[in-house]
Formats: sequence, structure tokens, C-alpha cells
Amino acid sequence: MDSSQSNQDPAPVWYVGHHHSRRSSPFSDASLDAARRVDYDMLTIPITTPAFQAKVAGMIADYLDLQEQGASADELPVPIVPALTPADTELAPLECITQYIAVTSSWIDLASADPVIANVSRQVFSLEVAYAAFCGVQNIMIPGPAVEGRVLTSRLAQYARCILEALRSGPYMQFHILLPMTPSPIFAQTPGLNLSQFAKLPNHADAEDYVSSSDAWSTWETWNLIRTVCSYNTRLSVALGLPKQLPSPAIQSRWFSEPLRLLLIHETSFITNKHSQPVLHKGYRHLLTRYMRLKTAPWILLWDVGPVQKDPSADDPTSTSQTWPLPSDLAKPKSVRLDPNPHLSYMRYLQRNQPPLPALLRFGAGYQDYLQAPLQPLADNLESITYEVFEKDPVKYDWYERAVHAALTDWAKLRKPTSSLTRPGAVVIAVVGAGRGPLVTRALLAAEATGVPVEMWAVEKNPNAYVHLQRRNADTWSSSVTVIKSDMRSWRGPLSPDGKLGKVDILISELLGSFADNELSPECLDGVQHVLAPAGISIPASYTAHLTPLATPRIYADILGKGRDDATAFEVPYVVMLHAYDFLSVPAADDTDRFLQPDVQTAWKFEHPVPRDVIKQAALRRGGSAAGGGGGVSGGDGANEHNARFAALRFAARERGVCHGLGGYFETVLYGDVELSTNPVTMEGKSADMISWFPIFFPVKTPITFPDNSELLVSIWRHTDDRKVWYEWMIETFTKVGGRMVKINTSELHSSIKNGCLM
Ligand SMILES: C[S@@+](CC[C@H](N)C(=O)[O-])C[C@H]1O[C@@H](n2cnc3c(N)ncnc32)[C@H](O)[C@@H]1O
Repeated sequence: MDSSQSNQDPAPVWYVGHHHSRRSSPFSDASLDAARRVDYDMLTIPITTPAFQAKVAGMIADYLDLQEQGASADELPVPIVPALTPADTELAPLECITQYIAVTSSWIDLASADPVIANVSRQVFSLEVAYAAFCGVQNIMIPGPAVEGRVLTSRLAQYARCILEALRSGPYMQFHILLPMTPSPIFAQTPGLNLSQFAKLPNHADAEDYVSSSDAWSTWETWNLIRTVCSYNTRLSVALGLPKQLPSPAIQSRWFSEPLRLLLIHETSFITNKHSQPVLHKGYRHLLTRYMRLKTAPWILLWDVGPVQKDPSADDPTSTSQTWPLPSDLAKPKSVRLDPNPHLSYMRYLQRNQPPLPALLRFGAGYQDYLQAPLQPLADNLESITYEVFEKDPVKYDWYERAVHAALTDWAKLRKPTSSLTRPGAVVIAVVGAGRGPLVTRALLAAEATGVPVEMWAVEKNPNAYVHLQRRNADTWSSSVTVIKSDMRSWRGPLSPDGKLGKVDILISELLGSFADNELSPECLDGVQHVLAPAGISIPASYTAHLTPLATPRIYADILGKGRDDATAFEVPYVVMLHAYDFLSVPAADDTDRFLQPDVQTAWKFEHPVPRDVIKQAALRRGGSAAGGGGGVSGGDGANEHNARFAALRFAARERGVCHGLGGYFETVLYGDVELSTNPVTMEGKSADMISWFPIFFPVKTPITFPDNSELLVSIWRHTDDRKVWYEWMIETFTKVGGRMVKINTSELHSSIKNGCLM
């Protein structure tokens, strides 16, 4: 039974295609139909034929003959590859073309050190790309530069430059660069003739100049160079060849962050189970589950698994060939024996048996890597639908209720003085920034559960939410709540019917943003603190902002696109459900098979209530009195300067990489041991499955490349000028040279001053 798929999750959609290095079936609507009948979604097709290859090889052989007969290379013109003829290509603009992935020739050598070979290779390549574009091909796969010790580092740029050119000549095509996840012999050997065999200047310079075949990161580095030369073009992606032995989790994670559109699984990656059927080992299956959850799931290409076979049982309605045999199926082994395309059937079996999605992915479906401007609930009035989304959180409100329950229990246990002027002995609770009132409901439930009498106030500045609160008070809270329409900073406190101003014992708020303080919780709570009784408490009691450096090529490409119309695109943080990204600072592995937790460091902390002397000093500075000093260092009077912050954080990066920015998270102590967290390291333990907040992302304008064993120094500021709050950030990288740490790179200083959070 396909039991692991929860009822709520429909089976994911996987597109599976067939790639044969030497396809024998013709390019035609009929071949495609046959493949689709057995459940393949697409086929690959070489753009040119073996006859064309022989023709080009013949031209080069003739050229070399002339040289051998004494003609000097300077006098001989480079051979010109003539325009394609029908014998050179099977491709045609048929209706089925969109279901084919066209493949450029792997026997050329765009990165050759021999100028003639490189030139002829470029000619072949551009003929192929142009003809594929003419035929209406939508997806084109291009063999990467050979990496198994054959490509000169200095020639990679030459290859990358050809891809850039191709992107221009095929403006409607998606380009997929075929690269192995790590250097692999399958990719090193192109069977048959290869133009590099004719090279007079072979690819052997200094050993230093080679892309090292023993270096597991070399193919990723190759990709990094190609996409950098192509300016992160969104039509350029990776066709990733998965090796038989999967590499370290660090390499798997790095590729996960890249734009993967095709995953190639070679026949040699399959093992046979005890029924002699091809299957993938556990690590492989985990990798597929992870990769296939990318927002745009890559297409899978089964590579050299034999020709597409007609299913003999296709007309047999009792056939079970759509299921994969489990041990319990042994009684009906027909399904196995008759299966003519067992690799494909196995992929379909895996597809149907994917584990259920985690809560955050289910909730955030469609939002992965989608950039949003952070909310400004202080400056703007939120819509009802926005509140409704918060209210769906299965954890946050329960945790607030637990916190209020614990606070009331302690209040009663410690016999702390209560502040109610109307109900002696009642603890006065105020929910400030009450929205549509969910925290009011939870506080009332906590009070009922503890039996501690309370007097409840709800303060909200959003006039529309205020209407809703009044209605809820009448309908749901039996008019037990006093609803106040006010900015909390100008609320004078609970006013009794006889005109006396009272105090609040427990001040409840939820004004937190993805980076804790970015929705101006510190400023709002400072402004309402005067209503708090001397023994009063704030829920939350404190919150901290956390950071870690990230590789996010897809998000970077997106911001680059925004930057064409918006000069500040890299000068603002974004709220984003980070998905295709990689942590760059991960502590040393103690077990290479494990995915390790990243190093996420605390930037700063805010605590409430703020010491009274700090509030007093702020009041002294407001208005620019002489005793208040010479004004704020970032502008204004300096009255809010106690809420400015700075942090310098050092992150160790063991593996080389490219940093595109910083991931930001928060943790908050609501009360006692009741905490919320979006920090990936602590979230599971503190508030698993909480969905209210996506992380924040601070981008850098120019990606920062660094080698193995580097250090990333992050500097980040929270600035204020009494009217707004903004952030500034920069990243420097260092590496050890001769025992000394040497600076290798410095980002620009980024600043969100033009888009600050308005107070
Ligand atoms: C993030 S929402 C939380 C709403 C609600 N407490 C909840 O948990 O669903 C923050 C709320 O605080 C309100 N708010 C923000 N700053 C405020 C201020 N200075 N005075 C009063 N309300 C404020 C906003 O209008 C918004 O309704």
C-alpha cells in the first residue's frame, strides 16, 4: 500500500525522461508516443548525426594532412564547417519537439588549448544551437567541459564564454549544462571519436593548471565559473549527473542550492535487489526526496538504462506493472517479470511512495524562495487576511497561552501585588497590538485554567482591526475586555470609571519580525512601558536576532533581476521562505554521512522591561536638551539610541563557496522556559512546526567567493535616527596563508536607510 503518503498530500508530480548516449530510435511523433505509452514524459535527442561527426572529423584530418605536407599553420585557413544538411540532423520542427531535450555534441572540445580544435568546436556548437532554436526546441542539454583531469583551469572561461554566446543566439531556450555531481569516469569517457584527439596543442600544461580530478568540489567550481560568466542567467541551469557513490552531505547540499532542472541517473547507479530488479540505495532515495522537493522539481533522466520497450501487458487490464514489487508481492511475480522498463517502474514507485511533506513546506507551498518586503505593522494597517494567516499557526498561540498560564501561576504563588482598580485582587493584563484578538482569547483561557482573576485590556492602533475586536468582545468574550483604539505609545494606561489611571501587571505583545526587532517591537514596548506596574512583566521577556552566511544562487539571480528597475534591490532585507540554499558555515564533521547543523550566531538581544534609568535618559535626550548631549550619532536627538546595536561575528567556512548574503532568524523567551524560535538549530527543540515567520535575508551585491578553510567576518548594525530604524551589513573574508590570516575579499557596505522601518 502507498501508505506513507498522507491523505492531504497528493502524490508529487515527477517528470521522468529517457536519455540514451547513442539513441537509435528516430526523432518522430511516433517514437515519442511509444515512450509516453510506457510512462516516460520526455526523450533526449542528439542534434546532429554520426554522419555529421564523421564529416567534421574528416575536415580536420584533411587540414592536418596539409600541415604534414609542409603547409604552415599561419598560411592555412581554419576549416569551415558548412551549413547543416538533412543528412547531418534528424531534428525538425515537429509538434513533438517540446517533449524532446536536444543534446549538443559531446565529441567537440570548446575548451581545447588547440586554437583550431577550439574554433571548429565553436562552429559545430553554434550551428547546433542555432538549428535547435530554429526547430523550436525548448530545452537543450550541453555536455560540460570534461572534468576528469582533462580541462585546463585557464580554459574554462573559454567554454563559459561559448555558453554566454549560445544564450544570446537561443533566446527562448533553457540551457542545461551537464555536469557530474563529482568528477566521474562515466563523464570522462566519450565513446568513439573526439575532436580533442586531433589537438596539436594538447591539454597538458602545468599540472597546477588542471581542474584536479581528485577534488570532489571541482565540478561545482566549474559550474560556478560558467554561471558567473553568464551573469546568473535564469535560462541557465544544471543537468546534474548523480554518481554511483554519493559524495559528502556538504556537496549534496551545495548542489541542492543550485538551479537544478535535470537529474541524470545512470544505469550503473542502480543496484539489484534480491528479486534481481534495479533499485536505488537508501542514501540515493533520501537525496531524491530532498531534490524533488525543490520548488520547481527537476526532471529525472534515466540514462543508458536500455531502449524504451513496448509494454507487452499494456493491453492486459489485470496487469500490475504499475506497482513495484514488495516482498509481499512475491505471490504475483508476474508484475516483475513482465516489466520491460524496470528502472522507470521503480522511479514511478518511488514517486508514489514519497514521505509526507513537513508542516512548513505544506503551509508555505509556492512561497519557497519568493522574496517579500518585510511587513511594517506599525506604519501600515494590516488586512484581515494577513491576520488570518498568522492565526493558522499551530504552535505560536499555544505557546503564548502556556506562557501566560505560567506567569499567572507564579503571580499567585508569589502573592505579588495586583493592580486592578475595579476588581480588587485581579491581575491586570493588557494585550498591546491585539490585532483580531487571538492572544486575548488565549490569555482568557489561561486565566480560566489557573483560576487567577484577571482584568483584560486590548489595545490596537489599526482602526479596522479595532472594529473586529469590539465585535469579538460582544460575541465571544462576554464584554469582559476593554478594547482601546490607540497607538500603545500614547496610551496612558487602564482608566477606571472614576477617572483614575491604573497600571498593567502583565503586558502581552507580539510585535516580532523575522529578525526579531525589525517590526520595531523595542520602540513600541519602550513607549508603553510607563503603564507597567513596578512588579510587572512583559511577555515576551526578551528576544534575540541570529545570523548565518548563505549561498543562495537562485535568490541572488532574482534580486539581480529586480535590480534592473530598482537601485536599492540589494540594499534591503527580504522576508523569504529560504529553500534552495546552502549553509556556508558548518562545524567540522564528526561523521561524514550526517547532515550537520550550521553555525548560527546571535547578533544581539532586547529585554523588557527596559531598565528605568535607560528610559529616563532617553526622555532627557528627546527634544535635544543640553543634558541630552550633542544628538544622535546617526541623526535625530539620540532618544532611541539605546535601541541601536552592532555585532561583529566570525564564521568558519571549511569548504569553499560563494556567499550571496546572510540568513536571519530570531528566538524569543516569552516567559520562563516557554520560547519560540525560527533559528534552524533550535527551532525543532523550542517550537517545532511553527509557521508564522519565514527567515529574513540580507543580500550582498557582489557574491563573495572564498577557498576552503576561510573565515567570514560579518558586521551588522541596527541604526536609528528617532524617526526610523535601518540595518547596515557587510562581509569580509580571510584565509590562512603561511600561517597568517590574510584578507581576500570585502563586500560593499549595504544599507537599508532609504527603506527604513518608520517609527
Ligand atoms: C504582528 S501583529 C500581531 C497581532 C496579534 N497579536 C496576533 O498575534 O495575531 C501586530 C499588531 O500590532 C499592532 N501594532 C503595531 N504597532 C502598534 C502600536 N504602536 N500601537 C498599537 N498597535 C500596534 C498592529 O496593528 C498589529 O495588529
